[in-house]
Amino acid sequence: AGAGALATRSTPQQPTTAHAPSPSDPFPFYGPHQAGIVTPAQDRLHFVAFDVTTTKKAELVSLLQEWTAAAARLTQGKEAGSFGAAGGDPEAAPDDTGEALGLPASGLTLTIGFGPTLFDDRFGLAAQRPAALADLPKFPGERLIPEISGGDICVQACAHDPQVAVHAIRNLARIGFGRVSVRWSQLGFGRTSSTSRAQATPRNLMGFKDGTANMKLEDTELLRDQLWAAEQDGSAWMAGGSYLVTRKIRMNIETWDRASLREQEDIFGRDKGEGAPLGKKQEFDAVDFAARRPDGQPYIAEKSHVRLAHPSAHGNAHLLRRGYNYVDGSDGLGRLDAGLFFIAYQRDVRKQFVPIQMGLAKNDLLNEYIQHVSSGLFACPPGVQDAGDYWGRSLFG
Ligand SMILES: C=CC1=C(C)c2cc3[nH]c(cc4nc(cc5[nH]c(cc1n2)c(C)c5CCC(=O)O)C(CCC(=O)O)=C4C)c(C)c3C=C
Ligand SMILES: [Fe+2]
Repeated sequence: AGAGALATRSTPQQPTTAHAPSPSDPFPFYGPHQAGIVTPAQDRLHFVAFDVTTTKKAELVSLLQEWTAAAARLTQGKEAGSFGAAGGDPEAAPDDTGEALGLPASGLTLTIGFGPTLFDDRFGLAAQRPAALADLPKFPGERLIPEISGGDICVQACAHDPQVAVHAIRNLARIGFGRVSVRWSQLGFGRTSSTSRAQATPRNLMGFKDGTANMKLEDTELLRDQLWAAEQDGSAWMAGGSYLVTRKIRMNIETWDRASLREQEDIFGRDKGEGAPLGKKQEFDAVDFAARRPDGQPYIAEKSHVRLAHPSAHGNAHLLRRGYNYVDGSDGLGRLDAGLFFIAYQRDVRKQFVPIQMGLAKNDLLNEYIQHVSSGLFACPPGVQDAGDYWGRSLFG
């Protein structure tokens, strides 16, 4: 059936030094870290959380192996299986669903993570649960919806084309039939962070530049200290991996849109046009929390978002933020169902997300305009080394 030849969606353009990176290009799948973490954030997201339905560890491992093989192909702009959407046995279901035929790799990355529930007594993994994958506490004010929270396994698909991201998740769900079921999934658009200094800072749905003070892929030492898990952290299988927190944060968009510009800027502590810290001129000017206005008040309010989230507020904790805007239509009451699908990677949630979010949940002026409605926590293992390796081998192998 012409396996292989038929199953190439379009000729993938290998990035070379001869041409500038294009949104069509593939990112390498193999490497010490999973792609999709420090990879310059793409424009689109399809994030999925699965429940594992098989009770057999061997079936789970073979699923991870099949997923890895499919992910290695999909991220390079190929079809999910070697026969493809139209090249296989006419009596069998195709091994690719077909909606990405003709589309390039579009910068697709697929990043897997394992939730705390995977380490219960089903698969004998309890002793392998990393201490850094500590259950999140209940934060003041959150109203989490269980049906769109948690999950045994997550896959984050990021791409420059939403059809490519959705196609990838759909095919992984198809391959997983009978072994996993989709618990929840979320589409996102308009990245709300930069993860490289080569990227311009995008804007969130509140209209503010978001990602200015983010950790960036160029911050090698900071990433080593604050992003990547290491062997000495206690779970050797996670060395080179990272811990992921997702929070779906609904915005009260209509109320926000009636707030004055001054109030909006005071809430964040940055100006809306340039994104500069209040009292400064340029986006990347250093924040000065001691600076005062002529009336004696601090330029950056005590309960502003950037003051409370700043590393100086909680023992120099940083996050690699990688979130997306979302609009899930409207809520039937004339309001947009919209907000931020917050994604953050870090080395230890106990030292990073938890203290930062606790400070925000208690005091952030932004809380009047937002509501946390879903939460996810996942251990994302190190990267896949080569075609003989698979997602999670260090845990299961
Ligand atoms: C627990 C972590 C955080 C949550 C949840 C969060 C929600 C959230 N943030 C914005 C918009 C902005 N955040 C900005 C900065 C910023 N936010 C966090 C953490 C969380 N935000 C951090 C660590 C930082 C950096 C602080 C610093 O070091 O200065 C900014 C300013 C621009 C920037 O630096 O990115 C904006 C704007 C929204 C809208 C939101 C929930 C809906
Ligand atoms: Fe923030």
